Amino acid sequence: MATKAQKFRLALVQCLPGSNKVKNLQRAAEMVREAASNGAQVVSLPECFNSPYGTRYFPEYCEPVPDGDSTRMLSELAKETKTYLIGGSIPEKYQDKIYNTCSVFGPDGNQLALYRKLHLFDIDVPGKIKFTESDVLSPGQTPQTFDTEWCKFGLGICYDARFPELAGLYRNRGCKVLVYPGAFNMTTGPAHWELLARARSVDCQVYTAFCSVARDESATYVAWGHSLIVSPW
Ligand SMILES: O=C(O)CCC(=O)C(=O)O
Repeated sequence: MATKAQKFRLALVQCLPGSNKVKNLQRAAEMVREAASNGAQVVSLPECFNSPYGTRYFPEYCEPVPDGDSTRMLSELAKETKTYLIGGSIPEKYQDKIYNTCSVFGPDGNQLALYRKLHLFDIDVPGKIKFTESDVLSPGQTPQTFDTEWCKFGLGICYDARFPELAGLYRNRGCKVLVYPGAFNMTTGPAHWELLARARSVDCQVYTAFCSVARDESATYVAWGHSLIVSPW
């Protein structure tokens, strides 16, 4: 940031969600507490931090927001740790649809934003990876920002990072930091993960944070990991 008064510490929690939702929430909470005790004032969790990543899991793990266990935990945790907590994403049940949803809480525990992934991850790289989020998920409709005492933040989820138009819209709205909870894979991760974060930063002259889940070689979807924060330079 340009002046000292604007400096703050952002932590990315690269946790490893498994099949036990209660354990996933406990582990995420422990890591957020650890980040806060190391001075983080803004903390992000990764995409699908409460469930394994995959279309077969979304209907089982989805919850209402903000009235489900995962979102309640986020609100209480933000208040306890006095952080801005970017709740990665969870599969959200809303009416008869499921969304990939990020909710953000302020240090007082109040909800500041609810963002539903705009661009669903539908991909077919022959012989490598086929994934169709739209089989199960519905796309969101609205970009979302939130304000802190330091600057405005813009939100995207994973595949959204491939769309410079969304980042440019946030830049035009005055965002200085873009946060993308994510879970790239072993095919597109090495090819594009770092490239996209650096591209969005240089395009828009913003800080870009990509927060991934950790890699589990035995999972049905093996994540790339490599959470990173990139400066405008
Ligand atoms: O864009 C990619 O290569 C990966 C995207 C992804 O995993 C997601 O949107 O969840």
